[in-house]
Amino acid sequence: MKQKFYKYQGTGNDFVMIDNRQQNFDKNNAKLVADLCDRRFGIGGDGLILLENHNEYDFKMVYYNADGNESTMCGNGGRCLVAFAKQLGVISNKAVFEAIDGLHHAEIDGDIVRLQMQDVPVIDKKENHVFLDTGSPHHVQFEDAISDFDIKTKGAAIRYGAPYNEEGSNVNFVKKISNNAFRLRTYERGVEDETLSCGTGATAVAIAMHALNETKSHEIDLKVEGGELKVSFDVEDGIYKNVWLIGSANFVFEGEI
Ligand SMILES: N[C@@H](CCC[C@H](N)C(=O)O)C(=O)O
Repeated sequence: MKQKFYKYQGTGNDFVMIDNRQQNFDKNNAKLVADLCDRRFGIGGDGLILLENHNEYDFKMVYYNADGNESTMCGNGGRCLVAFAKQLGVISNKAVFEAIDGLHHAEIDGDIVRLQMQDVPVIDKKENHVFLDTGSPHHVQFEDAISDFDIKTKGAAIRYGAPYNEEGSNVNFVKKISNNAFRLRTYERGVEDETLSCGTGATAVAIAMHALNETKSHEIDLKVEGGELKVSFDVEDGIYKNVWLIGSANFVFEGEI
């Protein structure tokens, strides 16, 4: 049977989207997912996302990395899925959906999607980096020579090294641009390379920069390789709440396989 697919990107983080409300996608076939995400032999994408029915909320998100394995939350993927749900007529301008890390509220206005992320209660400040979980695990460290830095090699060494080892972490290299703006480049676990943007990574950097007193702002601009994201939050007793990831999410093309 033919399978319809849609391609979306959010600040250059790109995804194959499949409407799986009829449950006709072969969900446990990691090779199929990896083949579809392959940039030379497949459609190409940093990940693949299924939109599924939910009996209480607007829809359910199932996320796979480009390596074919189901993974933890994808912030840009969540934003793209909201745009996809709107294209399918599943929602109008607001959504509540369930992902692997819990419920997410979202709003869409033109191509701008605002996605509420989970609260972040724990920020682990180490000597030369910060580790936190924003739905996915993130290592955040400063890198002044960010333009010339070998993200793939250096990111992989951290991702596979102690204390992360096989389970791994996404790795973000950050440079301060101003009091409320930071540039970041991200090595993504499961893609095993740099991606042009990572939404949970941008969220992690914004929160880490605030926790390190690098900014006092609660609304932070993040320059990523594929564009710009914004992250806003409140802080109560050291817990980051009401966290929103904001940026563009765009349809690219559709087809049948
Ligand atoms: N691109 C994502 C992060 C996707 C998950 C990540 N690769 C992992 O396995 O932890 C984002 O936009 O958040």
